[in-house]
Amino acid sequence: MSQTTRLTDGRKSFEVKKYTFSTEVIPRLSCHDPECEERIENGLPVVIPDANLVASARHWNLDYLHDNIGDGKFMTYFSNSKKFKYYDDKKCPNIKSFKKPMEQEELTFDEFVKKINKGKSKGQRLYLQQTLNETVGKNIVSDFLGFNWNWVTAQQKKNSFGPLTNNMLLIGQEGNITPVHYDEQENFFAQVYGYKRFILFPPEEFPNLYPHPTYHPCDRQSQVDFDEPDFEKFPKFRNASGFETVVGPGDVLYIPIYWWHQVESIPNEGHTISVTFWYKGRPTPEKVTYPLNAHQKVAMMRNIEKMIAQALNNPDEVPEFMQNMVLGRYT
Ligand SMILES: O=C(O)C(=O)C[C@H](CCCc1ccccc1)C(=O)O
Ligand SMILES: [Zn+2]
Repeated sequence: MSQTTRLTDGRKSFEVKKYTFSTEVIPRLSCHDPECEERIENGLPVVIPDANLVASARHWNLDYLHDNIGDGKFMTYFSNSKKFKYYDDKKCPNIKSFKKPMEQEELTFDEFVKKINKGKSKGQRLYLQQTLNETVGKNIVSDFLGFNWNWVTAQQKKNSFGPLTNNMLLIGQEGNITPVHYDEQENFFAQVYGYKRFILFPPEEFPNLYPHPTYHPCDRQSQVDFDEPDFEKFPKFRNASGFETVVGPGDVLYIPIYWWHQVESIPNEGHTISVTFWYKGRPTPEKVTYPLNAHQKVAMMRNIEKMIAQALNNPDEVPEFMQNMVLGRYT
């Protein structure tokens, strides 16, 4: 294994791969600690070990879910590498040369569990990622209703988050990696079973992480491969500097909107089960205050890119147009 570094979830410590960038540890604060509230209010990440957000799912494991989740279908991604780089199917026509980084298929939970065991032999990795819906069995419904909705809804209200959009069930194999990307939603990420490493970067790091264009299937994902960074193509990646932590069973990680994150199911620590609580962002304030903050600038860049792609009515013309507009002129 290449150079490693040690990380702890507050209870256990883990040997994880060391990347080229520096990181600081994300604070781990009780939900009763005023500083915890302050960080959420200020859009700063924090690990909360005692929110009991998914305590009613403390007994979830593959067997219990297999026996209780019902015969609904679950979107499952297949990858021949450890990386599960998300892509938007609807944007594939925009980039003719785009090769899908993974396959997807809807499986029953029984098929998923059977493939996990078989997959190991064929070297293929699986990642179940499915919004929890009404097709799940009654025991899972009661576990879901037992989530600490009082706490998370109070957070939603006091921080003026928008509506809850969905709760996604995530079941990954040890070593699976979701490469670094940002989402346009606030997220209380609840770890149910197993251990996940999170590497986060604030929206200010946009220039160092070189996201794909907005019309690209991998919109919101970085073009930089953390395992083999191309410093010629992405020179500012040398300046990247982030935050990291490990979340274990019962931990909640607040991932602020527009914050970049890479997620790794820690190798050799078994499969992982997580539930996301995604909320739309705060409403845009009527009175804009200056200077604009980093995520407002990201939102602006996205809107401008979308407008230019739409106005040219041809994604292939956008790179040259953007280069002609900027290169050598805004140095
Ligand atoms: O909770 C989050 O935001 C994560 O990124 C968690 C991540 C899986 C998310 C899959 C995904 C990636 C991009 C768009 C929609 C869905 C993991 O835990 O591996
Ligand atoms: Zn995400």
